[in-house]
Amino acid sequence: MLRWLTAGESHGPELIALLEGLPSGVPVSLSQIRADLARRKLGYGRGSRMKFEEDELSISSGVLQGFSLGSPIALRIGNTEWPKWMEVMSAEPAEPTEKSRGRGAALTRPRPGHADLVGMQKYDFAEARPILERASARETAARVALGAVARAFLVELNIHLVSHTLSIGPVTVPADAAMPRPSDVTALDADPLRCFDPETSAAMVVEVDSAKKDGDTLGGIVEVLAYGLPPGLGSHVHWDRRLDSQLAAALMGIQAIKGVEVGDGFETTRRRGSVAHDELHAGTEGIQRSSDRAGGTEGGMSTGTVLRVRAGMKPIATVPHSLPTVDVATGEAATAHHQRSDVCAVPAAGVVAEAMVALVLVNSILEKFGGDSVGETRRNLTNYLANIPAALATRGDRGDR
Ligand SMILES: Cc1cc2nc3c(=O)[nH]c(=O)nc-3n(C[C@H](O)[C@H](O)[C@H](O)COP(=O)(O)O)c2cc1C
Ligand SMILES: C=C(O[C@@H]1CC(C(=O)O)=C[C@@H](OP(=O)(O)O)[C@H]1O)C(=O)O
Repeated sequence: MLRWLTAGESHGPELIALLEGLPSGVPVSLSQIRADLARRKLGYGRGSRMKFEEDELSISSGVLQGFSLGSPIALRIGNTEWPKWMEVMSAEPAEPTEKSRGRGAALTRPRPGHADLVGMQKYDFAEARPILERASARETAARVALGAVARAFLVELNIHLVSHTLSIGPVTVPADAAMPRPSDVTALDADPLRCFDPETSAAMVVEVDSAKKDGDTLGGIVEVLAYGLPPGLGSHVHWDRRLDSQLAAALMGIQAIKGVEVGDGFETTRRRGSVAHDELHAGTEGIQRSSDRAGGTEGGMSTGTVLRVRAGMKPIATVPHSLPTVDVATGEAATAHHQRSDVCAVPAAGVVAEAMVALVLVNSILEKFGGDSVGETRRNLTNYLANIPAALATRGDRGDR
């Protein structure tokens, strides 16, 4: 079983991420995690903080000479903005200084759509700072760091993930557009919206510019693809063992994600049964599916075809053209607090979604194949595949061209 936890506040000294249960022998490097942290900052429409804040990554435990030990992996991501926040975010009671007084002013005008108001009710705070600090998606940097380690394990098993943007607000990739493959990741990361369709990407840039000009924000949809999965991850036998339910929970657990689809998802509900499923045909290399509408799971188990999951993100709640709210200090009508914000963080959410999918898949693989070293897991996986009777064997898609 793989377990993971993150800690840290948005303007605190650092984020901490812990990963327990990863086998030994997985190549783990600072540069590979840093590369994923940099990908998370990408995306047209991100706010100014992405430009000046650095992710100061270090590995505190669980990795020796570039390989995992099998012991807990502890990662630290320092916030370079910390010196500006030292007094406001001090763990010890600290007197406000002239400099920190403005920055630490009570936030009593909760933002509709953010965690501010209900968090204050629940945790008994008179202002929003103690809530927004942890509700902030700054925390997703820690998840992406963990996801980078999880992905390194998947690569050792020849499993490759790809994430991309399907829509920004109303601008959507056409239904018949090509699906990106692992070799397309570099091109995707170079696109301003991490969109695989150049024409749609250009229209998305226009949409972001328009929202920004109007003092508004945008959401959208991202998709994560996993190539090279074996059939049989997850299980039909109990709701919480289903791979699709675990993926849905992991994606819903990302800040601002409001919907998840597996495969064609809601579109499938509008089809008749005769054209909704993936027919099985006898092929030269085993049973083949005629299509991949299901998105790589049937009965809560991976089918061995490409896994395809989508996550829908609501528009950023900190709307520059501030929304009406109530000042909880006075009870008077007010506009929500706003200093700066992303106009659109959908491309970044795609990278976070990829990390969450990686963590779920590693957990499912370890549940099915076990292994204290990556070599042992690989042997168990190979043995399982070799022992599927020829009459039941299917052909997967490893994403090779
Ligand atoms: C990568 C990423 C960046 C985000 N950036 C912002 C932001 O700049 N401002 C903001 O108000 N919300 C931002 N959010 C969304 C908030 O974190 C989210 O709206 C808040 O937690 C409430 O959403 P919830 O109801 O889904 O929890 C971002 C989310 C993600 C995933
Ligand atoms: C810091 C990150 O995202 C932040 C997520 C976020 C929110 O409310 O979720 C609000 C913004 O922070 P601030 O209010 O300080 O400008 C984003 O910049 C990050 O992704 O690294």
